[in-house]
Amino acid sequence: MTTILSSNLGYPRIGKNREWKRAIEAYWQGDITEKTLKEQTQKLRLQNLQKQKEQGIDLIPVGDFSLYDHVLDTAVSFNIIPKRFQDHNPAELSTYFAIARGGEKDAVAAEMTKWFNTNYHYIVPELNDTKPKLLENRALYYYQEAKEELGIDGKPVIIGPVTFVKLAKGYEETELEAWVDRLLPLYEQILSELAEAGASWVQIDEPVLGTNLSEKELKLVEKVYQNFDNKISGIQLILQTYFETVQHYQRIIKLPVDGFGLDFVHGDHLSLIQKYGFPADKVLGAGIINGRNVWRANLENKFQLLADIEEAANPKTIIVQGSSSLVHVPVTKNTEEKLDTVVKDGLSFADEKLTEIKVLTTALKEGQESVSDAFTASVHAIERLDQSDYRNQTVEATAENIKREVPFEQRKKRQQAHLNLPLLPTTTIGSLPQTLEVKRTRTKWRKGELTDDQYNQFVQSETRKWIQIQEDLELDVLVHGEFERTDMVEYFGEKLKGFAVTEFGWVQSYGSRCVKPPLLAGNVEWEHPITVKEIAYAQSLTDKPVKGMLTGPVTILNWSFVHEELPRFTVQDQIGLALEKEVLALEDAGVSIIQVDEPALREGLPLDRLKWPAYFDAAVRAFRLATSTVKPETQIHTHMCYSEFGEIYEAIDGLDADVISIETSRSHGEMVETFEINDYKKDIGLGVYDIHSPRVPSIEELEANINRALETIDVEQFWINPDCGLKTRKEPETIAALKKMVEAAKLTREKYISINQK
Ligand SMILES: CN1c2c(nc(N)[nH]c2=O)NC[C@@H]1CNc1ccc(C(=O)N[C@@H](CCC(=O)N[C@@H](CCC(=O)N[C@@H](CCC(=O)O)C(=O)O)C(=O)O)C(=O)O)cc1
Ligand SMILES: N[C@@H](CCS)C(=O)O
Ligand SMILES: [Zn+2]
Repeated sequence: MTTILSSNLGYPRIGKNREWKRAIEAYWQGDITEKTLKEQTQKLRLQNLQKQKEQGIDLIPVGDFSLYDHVLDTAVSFNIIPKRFQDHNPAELSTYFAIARGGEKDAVAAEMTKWFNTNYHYIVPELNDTKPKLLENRALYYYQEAKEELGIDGKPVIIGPVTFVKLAKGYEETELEAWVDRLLPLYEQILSELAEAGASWVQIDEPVLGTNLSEKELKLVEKVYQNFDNKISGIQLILQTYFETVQHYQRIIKLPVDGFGLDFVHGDHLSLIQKYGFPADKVLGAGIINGRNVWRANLENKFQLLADIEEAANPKTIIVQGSSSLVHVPVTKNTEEKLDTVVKDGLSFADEKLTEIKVLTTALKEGQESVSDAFTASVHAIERLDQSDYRNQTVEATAENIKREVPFEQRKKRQQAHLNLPLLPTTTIGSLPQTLEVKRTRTKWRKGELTDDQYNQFVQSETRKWIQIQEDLELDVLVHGEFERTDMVEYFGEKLKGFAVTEFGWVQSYGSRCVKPPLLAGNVEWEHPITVKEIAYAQSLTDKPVKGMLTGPVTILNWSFVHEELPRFTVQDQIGLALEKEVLALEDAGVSIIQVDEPALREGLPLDRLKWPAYFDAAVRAFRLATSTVKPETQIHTHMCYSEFGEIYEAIDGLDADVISIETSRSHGEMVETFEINDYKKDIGLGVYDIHSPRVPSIEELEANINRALETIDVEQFWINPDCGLKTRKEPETIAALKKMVEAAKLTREKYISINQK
């Protein structure tokens, strides 16, 4: 007889009112002490555990909590501290935060990048020059805390050694095994201490198993888990994967662990089980509730899927669980009071997902009839949404591939004749500091304490102030500052038909920063101009060009919660077509530079490379739908951040944007090579300083970054800009940094002009 259990793989850290963020930021500001920070965050952590206990979840995760990022936690607990912080005490919280956010003098923050194909960012461990040792057994600490404080026999969650080293940098590919070997004794110690403390289960996350591992890497995985099997006893080790189908299923299920957690939402594991079976003596973690999306599950379909899985696998234990950690979804929909009921009824955030898991577990144990009301309610909610206005069938669904009529070389000349920009033009990426005043004013307006007119006047006054600042700084291409936007995707979700937005649907994006992804419930339509008023106002204040600023279709799609019944590429085309209307409206209003941001293009790439061509085709098509029908004189910019550009080079070229600005500074010039190798011809701005850190860069540092890029990229092609938008920065540091950037640009410009004159 199969044992049936329920489990959760990870719970959101931030709290339903973002208490976590507020505590951490208050500590950074010096408003609360470390002791208070720890007390406040412990309270939240325990509340989260208690909630899961009350929901009746059998295997409650512990150690999924973090004060910034769980990859950084793992690195620091292994004494993997970047060289520039090695004179700091690794046990101190200030060291931990300095690695994440930048320290004093030259201690630049560690690189931050995407956690697989999600909008969660992790801090990249730097292995070089480190001597790993176990400074702290975090998993044990959190296990004991849950046991002592709440009587919860938690399931510690740790990042597996192969995933950890693969996500790190600072070593050659040939050293992967040596690094894993170096860490194995530390893992053994963590696991033995957990076993000794009485932990029954441990979840060891190896999401890299969903990527295309080489034969050598696979052998390494086999060696690692064989090693744990030889050395560790007394705990049940569940090897957990997510976000994609396990690539070498037949070999993976032979690993000597106690169970496998598989993603049945983003991976086709049922077919694999039906084809190759599942080991009878193992536990199967069936990830069937989507941990990456907020739409309510059709419980009848999920139950059928579970029944099919159980029948095909016939495991000794089946665990009903989410497809991944719930850190990617907001806490609860209960606090949403303004949502259309048909949408609200169709939603399921983290707490509601735990209920779905519990209902399905009960159904499996006691039969579907025991929970028939919950099943029927879920099916009806989905039907109601399907029949609603959101699914207006008259919206144009797909479109032909299109491209700009005039080739880049000619466009460049025509644009330059019109724009008359200097060599090495300077610009910024779009957003300017969202001060407390900006956020508070918006919140007041949302609460009805300010009229639309008062709010608009405030936004205009910020724009006015910053147009003047940009002119004083002598930047060449100005921006309006995005003061009217909470977020680059949420804002378009508020304005385009087909979307709904939440009041409290926050999700952690990086560190204490959160985003509120809009809900994409149906077909997307453009109803009226979205950005024209603000951009045209900014342009009316200056003779310099002001860039129109839009978020691209791929990014809007990737950073929204798209209903699973909608065909993603079709909706992406619809967004492209809607944005085309906005682009043309801007052009009509006299805007001659339009930036269409695509920071999520790289992140959205499927983990399985075989799926890349279809993804690229669709991404390029949607971007071109939005941008190809402008006049040749109109300059199209795009911007990307957090990307490994080598991998997406062809798509970048395919977008055919006249100018691309990309993030490069945290990766210290590694990205420049991509454009060198590929002999990229269009204009490009490689970010010359890191905007995620409050540090103001020195002129020398900026010049070094510019010169490094100019070794590779023609000076006629190069733009000078920061890495990304400046909304998270404070005003004085922003002005100081931009001043240095413009000075560095001028110095470089003079150098090139004098060389040319000789
Ligand atoms: C480029 N990036 C983006 C990603 N994803 C997106 N969807 N958007 C992006 O821009 N992914 C990759 C990167 C990640 N980058 C960031 C950068 C910055 C943030 C961020 O700053 N988030 C804010 C949330 C901002 C927001 O919407 N705030 C509300 C304010 C509501 C409020 O709390 N009001 C308070 C006063 C202000 C306060 O106390 O803070 C009140 O009235 O009491 C708004 O502006 O209306 C964050 O703070 O986390 C995220 C991702
Ligand atoms: N225009 C946006 C892009 C962020 S990726 C900004 O400046 O915030
Ligand atoms: Zn960016």
